[in-house]
Amino acid sequence: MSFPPLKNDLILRAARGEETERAPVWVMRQAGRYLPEFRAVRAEHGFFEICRTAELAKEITLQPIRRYTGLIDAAIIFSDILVVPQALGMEVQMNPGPHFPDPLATPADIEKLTKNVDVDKELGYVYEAITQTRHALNGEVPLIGFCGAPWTLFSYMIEGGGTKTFQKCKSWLFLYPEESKALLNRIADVCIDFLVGQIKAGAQLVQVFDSWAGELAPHHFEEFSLPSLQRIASGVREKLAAANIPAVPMTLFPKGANSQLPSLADKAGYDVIGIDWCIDPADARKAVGGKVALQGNLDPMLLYGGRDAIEREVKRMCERFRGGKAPKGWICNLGHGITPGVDPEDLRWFFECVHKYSAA
Ligand SMILES: Cc1c2[nH]c(c1CCC(=O)O)Cc1[nH]c(c(CCC(=O)O)c1C)Cc1[nH]c(c(CCC(=O)O)c1C)Cc1[nH]c(c(C)c1CCC(=O)O)C2
Repeated sequence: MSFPPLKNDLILRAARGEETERAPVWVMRQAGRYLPEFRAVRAEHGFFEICRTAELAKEITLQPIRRYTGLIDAAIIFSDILVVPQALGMEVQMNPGPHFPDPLATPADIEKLTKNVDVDKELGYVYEAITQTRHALNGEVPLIGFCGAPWTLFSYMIEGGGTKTFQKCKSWLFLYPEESKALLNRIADVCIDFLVGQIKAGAQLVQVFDSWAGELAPHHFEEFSLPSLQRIASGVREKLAAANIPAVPMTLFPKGANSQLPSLADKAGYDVIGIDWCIDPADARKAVGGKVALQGNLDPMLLYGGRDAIEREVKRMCERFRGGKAPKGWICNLGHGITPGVDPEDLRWFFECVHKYSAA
């Protein structure tokens, strides 16, 4: 597939660990409910309807790029991590949070999942949205593809939605460890094909969201989440190599798993690791020892703290990531997704401060 030439490759260079003239910046959930233009489209269409309609997904993906032209360094395709459980045959509703009417109760329910999922057929609509968006971006900024991590998806498939205690999905890990690992690997295999398909369709970087990584004790993360994350990283690289397709940078966002950073940098197999705000950037740097690039990590709630607080904290974050040098191997972002009540002009101010304080 051929696309317009890329005019801004800051994020790709930072992902490879290179020095950049300033830090590239984007924010998780940048196309979402804090934008009035998103809410306008959403008022007319269902959530998964938008995901499945390439034209709408493309429009929403482009909304923050248009609004923040010149300030934002990547687009992320509008979709959701829960399209993978759908591809496995599960019903998912969004009302307003995710709801699975028929979650997996016991390992016997695994039988209900689709065997040998034809990922390209089930999720081809995401590829179509990516290809259309990549053309429409006209090379302004790179396009990010993504999927959920197996552990995070496993939790939704078993809990049937969000949870505070993770009681059901953790019970599975401890009562049925072997069945749990088999299911995690099965989810990983769908993720591998899905990410490869997104890259073939035009994604220039891919991110794996392990939003609930920090809910596991470190040794349980190592036992249950890490193997499926490694499987995805190596599986994607192998399939791309076999198809003669150049590799793209891979980011892992293991939210809350800050104590795992040394081990993740050593052996997870990703180019970039996303960190939340609960670790100081300089400590994160030390923990990964230059083996991977970092992404993050402003507390998303600072966007409610007013311009002075945003400026002060962005300046501090930049100093802590840079350590007196030019920015190197750092993609600036929030430490988790932006939330619906943020004033879009305060996000603009965040971008402006990043440009100012991260410049070499
Ligand atoms: C856990 C998770 C989900 N989805 C996602 C995660 C991992 C990241 C994270 O931890 O925040 C990832 C996601 N969800 C969405 C994107 C699109 C791209 C982007 O702008 O980043 C991405 C990357 C759109 C969305 N996904 C959802 C919305 C809002 C739904 C709506 O329009 O009604 C959007 C814009 C719905 C969704 N989808 C999910 C939840 C819990 C919710 C409801 C609550 C919420 O909004 O945070 C599952």
